[in-house]
Amino acid sequence: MTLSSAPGKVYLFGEHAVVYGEPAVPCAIERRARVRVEARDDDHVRVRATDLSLDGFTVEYHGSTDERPDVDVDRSLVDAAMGYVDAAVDQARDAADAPDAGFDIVVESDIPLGAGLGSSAAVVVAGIDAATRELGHELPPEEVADRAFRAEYEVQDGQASRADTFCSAMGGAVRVEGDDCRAIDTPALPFVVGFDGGAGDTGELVAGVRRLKEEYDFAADTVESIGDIVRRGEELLTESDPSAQPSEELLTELGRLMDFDHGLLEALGVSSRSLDAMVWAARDAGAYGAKLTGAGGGGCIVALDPTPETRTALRFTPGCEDAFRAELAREGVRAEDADDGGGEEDAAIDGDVIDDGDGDGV
Ligand SMILES: Nc1ncnc2c1ncn2[C@@H]1O[C@H](COP(=O)(O)OP(=O)(O)OP(=O)(O)O)[C@@H](O)[C@H]1O
Ligand SMILES: C[C@@](O)(CCO)CC(=O)[O-]
Ligand SMILES: [Mg+2]
Repeated sequence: MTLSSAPGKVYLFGEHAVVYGEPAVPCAIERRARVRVEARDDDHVRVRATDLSLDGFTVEYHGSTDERPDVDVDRSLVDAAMGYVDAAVDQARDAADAPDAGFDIVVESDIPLGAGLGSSAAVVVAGIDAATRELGHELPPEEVADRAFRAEYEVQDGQASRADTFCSAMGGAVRVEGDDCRAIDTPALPFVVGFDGGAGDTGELVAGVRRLKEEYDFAADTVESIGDIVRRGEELLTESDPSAQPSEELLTELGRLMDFDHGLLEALGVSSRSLDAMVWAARDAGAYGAKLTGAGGGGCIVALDPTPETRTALRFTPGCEDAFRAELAREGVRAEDADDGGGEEDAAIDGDVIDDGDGDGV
């Protein structure tokens, strides 16, 4: 049995524009998805996703997910999650040259779903890492990142950049521009996250920006301006000392760029009333800057504030369900001790399997 974990992320800046080749700087945060994998002696795949909905779900299928089992929970939620897990399984089978490998899989995560913190990338990255290790193959994190990107790209119908998956696999702060992905050294930035309890659909939101960009030159210019913000931000980060506390000037200037970025994302139609309310609450509380993070539509904002003020203000903001400090996760995907809590998970795996009873698992 193998267990891997991978972190979620916030975007310092550059989401959406990164899909069209502009640079972006996501930063991994200490909120992780954990995927536990055990090889089976047949080619079935059984998935238990404990955090997908309040009750989680368990399904079993055979070979591929072309035929769907009948499961009594929100169907689109299950289909989407099966899509990510299935794509990760396919990548692991391909990497290990084991097309018929079967697995029992348990997914657990502290990353809220669809909220801009990269839960999909973390699940896919941890899933590929755990499943390949279970098949006796150790992939370098760069290859896990590349395969996880291919998985997300497929599931999101081509609406994905390499940013989330590279950041989750490598950890720390990264810079992604098209296929050019690299780690960057930054000081530990004082991120505060506000979460409205909601979610946005990444694929749909990206498609919406694409339509605007195709229809209006000024929307295309807006996307380019986001790229300019990132280039400016990168200069500041490169000039700063990564081992020192971030200076007042650095935080002030990064915050200003984050505010600008949020305004442009808002113009591209990917913010929401509750995201805007949290952004303003953070600014009013004295944060250096605040913006939505990830695909938007609902979910999370990220603010820069070393004091407790922003977090406290967010907690009293109508529409904000949770607010927390997000530490930079220096480590990306990593192997965890598979025995850690294994007894409980084994019991879960042996629990309520959903099968249609015709013996082929679908
Ligand atoms: N713990 C989990 N268990 C099973 N599936 C999950 C889990 N976490 C995420 N997923 C899958 O990922 C989907 C969310 O991905 P999506 O890309 O829309 O949002 P995100 O990655 O959280 O945010 P963003 O891409 O904006 O950073 C979920 O609907 C589900 O299909
Ligand atoms: C909106 C987007 O830029 C970030 C989602 O976290 C999409 C992507 O880069 O894949
Ligand atoms: Mg995602």
